[in-house]
Amino acid sequence: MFKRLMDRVDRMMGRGVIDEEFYEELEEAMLQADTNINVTTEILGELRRQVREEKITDPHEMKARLQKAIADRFRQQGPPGFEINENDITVWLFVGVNGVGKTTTIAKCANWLKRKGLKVMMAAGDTFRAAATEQLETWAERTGADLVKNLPGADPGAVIFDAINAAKARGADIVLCDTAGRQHSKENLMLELAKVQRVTEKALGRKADEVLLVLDANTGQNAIRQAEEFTKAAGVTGLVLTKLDGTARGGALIGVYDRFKIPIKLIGTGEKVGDLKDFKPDEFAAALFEM
Ligand SMILES: Nc1nc2c(ncn2[C@@H]2O[C@H](COP(=O)(O)OP(=O)(O)OP(=O)(O)O)[C@@H](O)[C@H]2O)c(=O)[nH]1
Repeated sequence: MFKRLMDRVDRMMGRGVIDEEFYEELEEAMLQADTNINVTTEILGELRRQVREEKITDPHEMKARLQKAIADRFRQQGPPGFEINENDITVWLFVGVNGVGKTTTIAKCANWLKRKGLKVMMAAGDTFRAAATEQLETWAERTGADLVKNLPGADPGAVIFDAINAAKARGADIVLCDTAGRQHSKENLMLELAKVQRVTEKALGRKADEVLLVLDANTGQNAIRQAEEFTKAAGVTGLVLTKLDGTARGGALIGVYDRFKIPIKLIGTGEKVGDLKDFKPDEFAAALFEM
């Protein structure tokens, strides 16, 4: 996604000097990749400082420095990985706006957790979109997960409550809960999410172990608004970034992490069940430059 940006940097490097024009071009290219203005300014400030202090004159140096500066912004604080309980069921809720890839991500996670030897249960908490339960059912069959569902229009909290109890009864290790896609600007839908949280807590005796906000990498700056509203309503504990295959706008994701410091847990790189990767800042920054 920064490939075009890099093409410009390459052209600038051809001029052989690091001057104001070089920084201006870099700034413009980063903004075009949807990088937040504050983040862009800070990264350029960091590059300027390095150039000054280390007396760098060769523009070819700047490519690796830029990549490192971006990777550094993603360097996560706190322990990496997921909350998976040894002695109790684990519950993950998946939330996000419509069509970001929640259901697909649940399938990918189920596949990955099954391979780790865990018994996986899916909760079809998207009772709003008619095809969502069927879609999840197909994925449950394909990945060998159990599924708890209800009729369209049923209360999503009730489905998740039932799924947690069924998981206890059947000795499942983990419950992956789908929720309907909702616009972060619709207050009533966001309140419903808070209710889902409360019901989960009631069934489990504690909060969900992870509330994973799924963000489509193509969303651009709107991803920041989504993160803000979902964090407020649902206490998001981690991010999953989807559709990183073939996007030109992923720069916004730097801004989301920078602002909220919510750990990025996983990335989705395609539509297939195996297209899920752990988030690694260096690899992620490198990949941004290749897309
Ligand atoms: N290229 C690509 N497509 C993806 C990825 N993840 C999901 N998709 C596609 O995105 C579309 C929407 O995915 P869903 O999983 O149905 O999204 P959702 O968030 O559950 O949708 P709603 O229930 O409508 O909110 C599907 O066509 C998926 O195949 C990804 O990492 N890369």
